[in-house]
Amino acid sequence: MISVSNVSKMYTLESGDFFALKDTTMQVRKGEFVAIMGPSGSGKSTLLQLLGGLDQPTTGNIIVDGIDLTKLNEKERTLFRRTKVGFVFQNYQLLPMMTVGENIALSLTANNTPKNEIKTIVQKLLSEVNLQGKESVFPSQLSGGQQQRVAIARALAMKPSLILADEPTGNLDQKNGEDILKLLSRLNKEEKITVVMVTHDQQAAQVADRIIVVRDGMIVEEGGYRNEKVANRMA
Ligand SMILES: Nc1ncnc2c1ncn2[C@@H]1O[C@H](COP(=O)(O)OP(=O)(O)OP(=O)(O)O)[C@@H](O)[C@H]1O
Repeated sequence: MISVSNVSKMYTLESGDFFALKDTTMQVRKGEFVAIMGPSGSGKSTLLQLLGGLDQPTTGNIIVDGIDLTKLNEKERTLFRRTKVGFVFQNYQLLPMMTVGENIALSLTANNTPKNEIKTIVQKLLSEVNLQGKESVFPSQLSGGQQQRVAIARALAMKPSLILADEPTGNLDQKNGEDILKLLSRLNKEEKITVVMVTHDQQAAQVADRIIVVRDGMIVEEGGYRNEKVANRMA
């Protein structure tokens, strides 16, 4: 599903060149749920952004669902992001001036899906995330947990084969965080969507099949949660 080969990401700073990722190689199998952990600033979000085509690596190759992201032009990358990947962020990133229904429909509208079809899809997605009847309210009228469920519904609109989630439970209390993890887990198990999730939370990482630990721009450990060595290095 995902193949990252010798990927580096360099930023040019006043103080000199800085490598946020250094010669990173990793694979994610189709249908897998992978958690990416590691200290603040280690390169986790950078890696996720590269996987989703939000940014480009300085060197190396990234293949997602058979598509070499490093070979795409700007327009093709936009299409890739819209159709292949569902993004979920810590701060939900819903558009405040749009209703819940309009937020969920964003990529469908951009893809010229007929209006009546959009309506049906939005209803189905709202019921999938247990927010029936909330179509016409604005994000600010919802709780954080509900907003994150809207964000997940939006991520699912184009039936992506991959969900990339960056600290999806980071702004939520225990109960709401657990609900989001259950939802992601169900989408992974039942709808076979591959999930890659950055998290600081050891409990959140337990829903994953495998944990990748990043430190100083390098992958230092890979393994299942029950791999004690990995579990001890996740903080
Ligand atoms: N656009 C940028 N320009 C310069 N440096 C950047 C840029 N984006 C990220 N960095 C640097 O790259 C490093 C990795 O950042 P990244 O956001 O990937 O870390 P992270 O592991 O996700 O951290 P956190 O857990 O705090 O979100 C950091 O040192 C950061 O300051």
